[in-house]
Amino acid sequence: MSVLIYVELDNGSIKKTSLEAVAYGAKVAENTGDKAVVLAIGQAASSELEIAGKYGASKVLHASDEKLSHENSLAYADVLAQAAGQEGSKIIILSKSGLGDAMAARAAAKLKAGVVSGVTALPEINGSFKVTRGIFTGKAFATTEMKSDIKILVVKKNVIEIDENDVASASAVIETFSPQLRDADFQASVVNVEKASSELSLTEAQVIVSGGRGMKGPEHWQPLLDLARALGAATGCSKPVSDLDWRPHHEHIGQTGIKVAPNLYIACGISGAIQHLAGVNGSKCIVVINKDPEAPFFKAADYGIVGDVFEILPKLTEAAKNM
Ligand SMILES: Cc1cc2nc3c(=O)[nH]c(=O)nc-3n(C[C@H](O)[C@H](O)[C@H](O)COP(=O)(O)OP(=O)(O)OC[C@H]3O[C@@H](n4cnc5c(N)ncnc54)[C@H](O)[C@@H]3O)c2cc1C
Repeated sequence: MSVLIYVELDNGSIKKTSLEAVAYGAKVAENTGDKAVVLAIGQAASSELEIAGKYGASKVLHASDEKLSHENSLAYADVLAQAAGQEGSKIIILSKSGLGDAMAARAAAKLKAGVVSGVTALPEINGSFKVTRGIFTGKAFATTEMKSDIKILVVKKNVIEIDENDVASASAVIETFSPQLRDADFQASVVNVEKASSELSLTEAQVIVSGGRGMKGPEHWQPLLDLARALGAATGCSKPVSDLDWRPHHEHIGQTGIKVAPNLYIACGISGAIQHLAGVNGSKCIVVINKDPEAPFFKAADYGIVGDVFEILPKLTEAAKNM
């Protein structure tokens, strides 16, 4: 039997969050004595898919039918269910995203499986099968016992530590997977995708530099952009900043915006309201720059700098350039 892991592709490469899901699935497979098998849907070169082997997968099933080129949660869930059937998979892993959640729910209905989303740790498997997930936008955890025969876990980012130096040199075997495609799944389908920007994607970024109302206005954003460029970081912002059109809406982070989980989140002139924190509490390290020592964000920070962003940012940029 195998633990089946679905990986999302971005321009033919496996997304970083999905590689984490592969590493997570491989650990689960190690604990259950199964193989870790990956499912990739869409166009990708074999050399890109083989990388899954470094993260513990022994095989990649590749469904590359032209009709599957654009994301389609109905068809993808169908393909996932068929792959699980072929592999006899009792545990299915996806990484948390809009697509991951949509596929998990649909595949669960098809397979009569139990599904838990927002998983934050490896499952406890000893007689029973228990998973921990974040609830109340990550402010608390719940432990859920899964009793269904087939279990689907949707795993949050940064749940598993991947040290790029530690990844094995193994590569996975690629197998073509040709599922039955149902016309009903393609009654509404994406024909073209235009990205909102060519910049780094916030959900995939390792480093994010983010600004709030403390940045004073769009004309003062350059010091933040300079630091982002020096660090190879994506840029984000608080809700009022995008509401005021200081920055584009796709940069809005928080409960009502994008939820991010970079290795490093640098908050510049953001107060740290609970709705903003809900979008960043998966970050590994949070650095806060704020002139008010009482700003709530400092309570959630790993490192805090009390000071004026316009004095601190150029210094950080200079230091980053000299790294
Ligand atoms: C239903 C609901 C949903 C929401 N969803 C979101 C969401 O998804 N994301 C989100 O961000 N917000 C959200 N909000 C808004 C949220 O409550 C806060 O109002 C918002 O996050 C505050 O944004 P801010 O920190 O940029 O601005 P402010 O609260 O105005 O804070 C600005 C900060 O900058 C500091 N500052 C000022 N000048 C400087 C300087 N020169 N140097 C250093 N620091 C300086 C100040 O001390 C202050 O802490 C939501 C609110 C509601 C009611």
